[in-house]
Amino acid sequence: MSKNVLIIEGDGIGVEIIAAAEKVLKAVNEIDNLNLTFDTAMLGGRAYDQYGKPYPDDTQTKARAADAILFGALGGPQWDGKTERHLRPEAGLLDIRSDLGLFANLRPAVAFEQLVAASPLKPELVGGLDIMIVRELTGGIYFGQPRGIRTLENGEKQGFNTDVYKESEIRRIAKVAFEAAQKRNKRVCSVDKANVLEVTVLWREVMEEVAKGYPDVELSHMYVDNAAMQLVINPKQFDVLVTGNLFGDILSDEASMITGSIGMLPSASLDVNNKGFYEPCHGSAPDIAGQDIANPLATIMSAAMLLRYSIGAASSADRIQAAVGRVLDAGLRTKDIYSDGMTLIGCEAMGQAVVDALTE
Ligand SMILES: NC(=O)c1ccc[n+]([C@@H]2O[C@H](COP(=O)([O-])OP(=O)(O)OC[C@H]3O[C@@H](n4cnc5c(N)ncnc54)[C@H](O)[C@@H]3O)[C@@H](O)[C@H]2O)c1
Ligand SMILES: CC(C)[C@H](C(=O)O)[C@@H](O)C(=O)O
Ligand SMILES: [Mg+2]
Repeated sequence: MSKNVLIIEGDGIGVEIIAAAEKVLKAVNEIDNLNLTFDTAMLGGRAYDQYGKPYPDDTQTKARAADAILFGALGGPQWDGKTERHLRPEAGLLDIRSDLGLFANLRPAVAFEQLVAASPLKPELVGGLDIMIVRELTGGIYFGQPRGIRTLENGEKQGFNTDVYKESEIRRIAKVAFEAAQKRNKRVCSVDKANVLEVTVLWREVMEEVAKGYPDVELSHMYVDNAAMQLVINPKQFDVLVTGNLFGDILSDEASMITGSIGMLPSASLDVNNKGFYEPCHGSAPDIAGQDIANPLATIMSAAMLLRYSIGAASSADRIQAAVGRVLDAGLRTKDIYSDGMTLIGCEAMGQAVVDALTE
């Protein structure tokens, strides 16, 4: 039976990086006879301009029906502050994550040996780095109620959000982390702020409880401020790092730079049945949009994750990963990962180079 992939560009560089990744995915579909069918939809700022909301009904219908979704990025200064909060491009992304129940966000930070020189950290700290960040994606302070901006009795305004996690939400993300660790180096580090925030006191308790079901996996805990520092001084100490929505957002951007560029970090957001939404961890990069200089590799590797997790085509995913490796071996680099002696190419050429390397 054929499986359907919904492709969504979004805004800014989303258009360019999706064009490159779509080419790669369609080429692999042909080469490996995957029998995938494709459709397109809109999400974010341009979707708002066209349909009056960032997660249009048409997109919702298609997204619910699809087996997997490949997404670029959204947002941009033209929509900042001009629309109500729930109509901003970013709200579209939060809505689709929540609507599809995409609670498990996997963000692998893997350093390619060829790019060790592009990292701001010393090569010995980066070489061989392979961390899996497991970020809870549909709860926490991103979605907690009440939230808003209110006016106090003295006329002063006050902004407020609520950080909430139920035991069941913590338990299911914990299981994802422990199961990921079982297939890796069998270590989970849970990141919280249990010295200050009650919501993470419960987080820690539930992590301990779930750990009992995985005696082969070692659980440790770390406060988020320390984790931010440890990622810089000794990133290779981590195997699987599990954390809540906000801390995961921040730590994954930090981890991406350790690998050389935010343009190298893919992600998978999964529901309970492994239906998935696949996107790079970075944003729409308005500062470089339309210039054909964005790095499409995070999106291309997100397409590989799509094949692995939602289509069950692990060897096709490996084919894409190997092609990315060969392109880097050949010295081809977009601007963000460029170093002396390498060949500078644009986004489109990088996509084509990966396509060409698929069958080498
Ligand atoms: N998942 C998403 O769609 C997503 C994620 C983060 C931010 N955003 C949105 O994107 C917009 C811009 O946000 P920002 O500037 O804080 O973050 P950003 O990730 O878009 O950009 C941060 C920096 O990284 C660079 N960068 C990002 N991706 C790159 C790539 N593939 N190749 C080369 N360089 C790249 C950008 O040029 C910029 O200098 C905002 O509207 C924000 O809300 C969207
Ligand atoms: C754009 C924004 C809503 C989003 C988030 O905060 O989750 C982004 O930063 C991400 O990491 O995917
Ligand atoms: Mg982010």
